[in-house]
Amino acid sequence: MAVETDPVKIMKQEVGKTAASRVSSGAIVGLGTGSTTAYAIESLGNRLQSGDLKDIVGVPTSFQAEVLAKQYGIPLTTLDAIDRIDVAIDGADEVDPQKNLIKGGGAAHTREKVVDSLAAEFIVVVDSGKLVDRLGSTFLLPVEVIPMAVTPVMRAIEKLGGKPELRMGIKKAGPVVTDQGNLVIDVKFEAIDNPIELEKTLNNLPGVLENGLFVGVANTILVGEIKDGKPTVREIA
Ligand SMILES: O=C[C@H](O)[C@H](O)[C@H](O)COP(=O)(O)O
Repeated sequence: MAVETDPVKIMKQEVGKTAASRVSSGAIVGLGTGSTTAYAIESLGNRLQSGDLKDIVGVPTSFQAEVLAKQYGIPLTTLDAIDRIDVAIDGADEVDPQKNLIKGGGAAHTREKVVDSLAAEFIVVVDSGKLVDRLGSTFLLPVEVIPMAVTPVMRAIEKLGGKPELRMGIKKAGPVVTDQGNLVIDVKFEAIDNPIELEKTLNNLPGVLENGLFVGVANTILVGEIKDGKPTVREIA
């Protein structure tokens, strides 16, 4: 594992390693997406290689997770071939005190919600900067939409009081395209007072595939922190 010097990366690395240390041999593991989960996938690979862990199989939540799993020697499977997921490890963009989440900063929230919701235990890995009192206070809410429905969905979101913007690519001309070939609308809501209702309302708009609110899905939040200059991991169970 590379030696990190950036404090945020150190927190992500510690929390990723801690989550990976909780996986047992024989487990079917949901492999999340993003920079924090990438450390967990790397650590799972290291444990497999050292013989500390045996016979795990991963269910990737994105093309990124699939590529990383292959790079670190984690065998993969699909939801068609299994009847359970023992544990999923995934990041988040915001976590509120009720363990509700905003996800989708990497446009992977649709597959993530499928995999994370199926897991017997869903472990969220975040650095302390992701903890918020109220969802939507620091991060726009991602909504995956099929391309032909972008304009009506944006109008409908405005009627709900949101300010939508189409997510554009970086180092790619035009919009971000998801692993499913869809587009992402990022929405600023002044306040998300009732995440469970908003999650349902958005998903009821014709053309919306999934939004990034994860309500009541997370079991355990592992928070990477720096205390007295040292990285530590705090658990919110
Ligand atoms: O679509 C991406 C995912 O929901 C990520 O898990 C989330 O954006 C957190 O990513 P990171 O660990 O890179 O902050």
